Amino acid sequence: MNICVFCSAYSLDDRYSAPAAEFARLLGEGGHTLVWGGSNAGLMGLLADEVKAAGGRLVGVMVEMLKHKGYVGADELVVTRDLAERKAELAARADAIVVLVGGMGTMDEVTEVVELKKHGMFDKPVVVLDTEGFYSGLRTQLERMDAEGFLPRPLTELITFADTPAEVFAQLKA
Ligand SMILES: CC(C)=CCNc1ncnc2c1ncn2[C@@H]1O[C@H](COP(=O)(O)O)[C@@H](O)[C@H]1O
Repeated sequence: MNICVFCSAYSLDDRYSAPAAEFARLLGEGGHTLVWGGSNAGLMGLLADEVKAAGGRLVGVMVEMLKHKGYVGADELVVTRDLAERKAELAARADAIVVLVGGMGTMDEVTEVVELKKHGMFDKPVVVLDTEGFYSGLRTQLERMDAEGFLPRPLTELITFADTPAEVFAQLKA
């Protein structure tokens, strides 16, 4: 399975990095491919290191301007002209999207894929690994949208939440 991961480009403490590393190990040991931003920065780099160490494949999708900061050792590196093309390429190559803890870049990416799903233009699973309840605020907001008629499809068809890395794979049945 090609699993596209959105996550922080910052190095984070153990509360966040340990579950991310565990998720990466399960991905690699499961013989899956990590499709990600192709960077060695922060959690993105840690994820790639752990996937590779566990025997998984790495496909990085980078923008031209950040190419020089790319992860060394990816099995495949795709270079796009701009961020919009990059997001489209990440989605196109994914059999599923997994969202780990992250900031505005991660929010931008997950919002786009959920919006595409809303309009029926993307139909792959989107699973959020809700480490330490990091996404409880987002979840509350989305559930309110769902309950009060802001979504055309049930929320669970658009995005789901998992508490542990193992639960992410159980949801993906991967
Ligand atoms: C020094 C520098 C500009 C490094 C950043 N290098 C990056 N290379 C590739 N993808 C990135 C980078 N920064 C952010 N992203 C994208 O935005 C997300 C992380 O942004 P954030 O830390 O959540 O907000 C990632 O899922 C990734 O796809």
